[in-house]
This record gives sequence, C-alpha cells and structure tokens, in this order.
Amino acid sequence: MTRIAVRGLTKRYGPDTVVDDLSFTVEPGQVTGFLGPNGSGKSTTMKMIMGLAEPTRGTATIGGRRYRDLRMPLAEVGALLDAGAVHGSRKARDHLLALAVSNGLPARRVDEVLARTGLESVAGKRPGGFSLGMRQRLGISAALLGDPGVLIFDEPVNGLDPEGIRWIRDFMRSLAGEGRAVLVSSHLMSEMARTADHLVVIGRGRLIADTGMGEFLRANGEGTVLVRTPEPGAFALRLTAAGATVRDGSESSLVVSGMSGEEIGRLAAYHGVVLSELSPQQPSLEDAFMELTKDAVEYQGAAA
Ligand SMILES: Nc1ncnc2c1ncn2[C@@H]1O[C@H](COP(=O)(O)OP(=O)(O)OP(=O)(O)O)[C@@H](O)[C@H]1O
Repeated sequence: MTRIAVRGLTKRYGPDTVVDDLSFTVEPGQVTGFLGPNGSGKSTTMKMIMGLAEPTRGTATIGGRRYRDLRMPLAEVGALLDAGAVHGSRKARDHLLALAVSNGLPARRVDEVLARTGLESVAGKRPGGFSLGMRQRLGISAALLGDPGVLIFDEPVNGLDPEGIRWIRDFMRSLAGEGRAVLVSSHLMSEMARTADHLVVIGRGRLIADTGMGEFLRANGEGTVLVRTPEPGAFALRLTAAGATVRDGSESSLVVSGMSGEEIGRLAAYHGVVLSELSPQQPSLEDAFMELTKDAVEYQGAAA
C-alpha cells in the first residue's frame, strides 16, 4: 500500500513563500481532497510531489521515496496536472503506445486503459478535435498506464459539464475503492463534499485543516433549526433544559442547534407551546470553507 507523505514542504520563489512548512499524508484507499483558494499553493505542492519543482525545504515522498528516486515512476504514481493539455498530434492510441513503450510498459495496457476511460471508439482519432472532457480522459488514461498505486489530479473538473464532472467523481471513487491513494485538488468545497474521504485545506501555502470529511461535515454541516413561537423566552428555557443550544435569531425567532426539528416539535407539543415556524436550515459547505480560509485569501473581491 503506497502513500504520499509531505513533510515540512516549503517552496520559495524569490521573496515569496508559496508553500510554507506543509505536512500531510495521503492514505491508500481514500480520495483526499486538496482544497485551497486560488493561488494558495496546491499546484506547486503537486509539482513538488511529482518532481517537477524542487522543494526549498522539506520532502515529498511516494512510498517512502522522492519522485526522482522511484525505479518505475509510471508504475508508482500517475498524475493529471494540466488537464487540458494534449501532447503532440498523434492519434490517441499512438500517443499512449509511445508513452507505454518508452516507459517499458506492456502495449496491452494501452487498450486496457482506453477501455477503462471509455475512449475506445475514438482511439484512432487525433486529440486535437477532442472535447475538454475527452482530453481529460486521455490524460487520465496516460496516468493509469503503469497501474500506479498513487494518483494525483490537479483541478480535474474545471471547465467540465455536469456529466463530465460526475464521471470524474465516480472514477476517483472507484480508483480509491481499488486501494489506491488519490489526491485531487479543487478550489470548490462543493466538489469535494461528494468525492473526498479526507480533506487537506491550505491557505497561503500553509496547512489550515487536515480532517476526515465526515468530521468536517459534522463540525460544519450540522444544521440549525429556526423556531418561531409567541413565547420565545419561555420556550428557549425549555429547549436549553432539554440540552439544545439556543441563540436569538431575527424578528424574535430562535436559532436552535443540537436538536432536530422533530425533537423540537415534540418538546413544544409536550409543553403545549404554539409554534408558528419550525424550519431546518441547511448550512452551505461553501460557507464553511470560506469561513475557514477567509484570512488566507490573497485578493478579496470588494463587496458590491
Ligand atoms: N514558477 C513560479 N515562479 C514564481 N511564482 C510562482 C511560480 N509558480 C507559482 N507561483 C506563485 O505561487 C503561488 C501559488 O501558486 P499555485 O499555482 O501553486 O497555487 P494554486 O493553489 O494551485 O492556485 P490555482 O488554483 O489558482 O492554480 C501563486 O502566487 C503563484 O503566482
């Protein structure tokens, strides 16, 4: 089982520290979402893991080895870093074949990965005319050629239509389901909530959170319930006594956490309290993410 270990990873470009003493682990069998606002250092971190940028300090290893020390890189790690990039003017299958041959991989892998990414019918075509989604599938095919235990995707759903997004999401899940370690970056929380098992959040190159997705959802996704009653003061006392946390909302409403709408309704019925509103509020994960990273956003747009 191969994992990615990032330890004290730091990258300076001139006076700018774009990755700052970053440490985290990407475990096998999981999709790890790598989240951060634009410019927070996600791509630079991924490039350092893939040996495409030299760390100023610290290490990034795959199965305990730096990329440049891997014996068969394609068989250990696959990456899609520039999703839209298409290399050369070769037909899709020929492109993959050249890559396989030059890396000492069996030619049969080409048809296996084309089947897996659903590109068989266009394998004889040049990727110049491919849609972004198809180019991405071709990039993913290349990443899978060596059947690696570790996969890295930089913003893979950027620019895709909903069907393409769903395909990528399901694909990541199936790769993790096979025991691979999958690291996928995004600047949108909503994309991660349905894909990732684990979250690594960075801002300005620094680690902000390293947490299980379930844990993050429990901490940030637990809803509140908006309650209106003609007797807010008295009912607030009942709610607190029953273990809920209550704060005042607008227009003498109560904002209740720690109890479900159903429990609140029952409590009101038990005490004969009239309720004029009982509405569960769904917090947005995007809001939770923005809150987490608000101090780390480099250029904040002025409020209109
Ligand atoms: N080769 C380079 N030389 C100088 N500065 C760089 C270089 N590469 C990246 N940077 C700077 O490092 C910072 C982090 O960039 P990076 O692309 O890693 O962020 P990111 O989180 O991937 O953002 P995005 O989602 O916008 O791609 C940015 O301020 C960027 O301008």
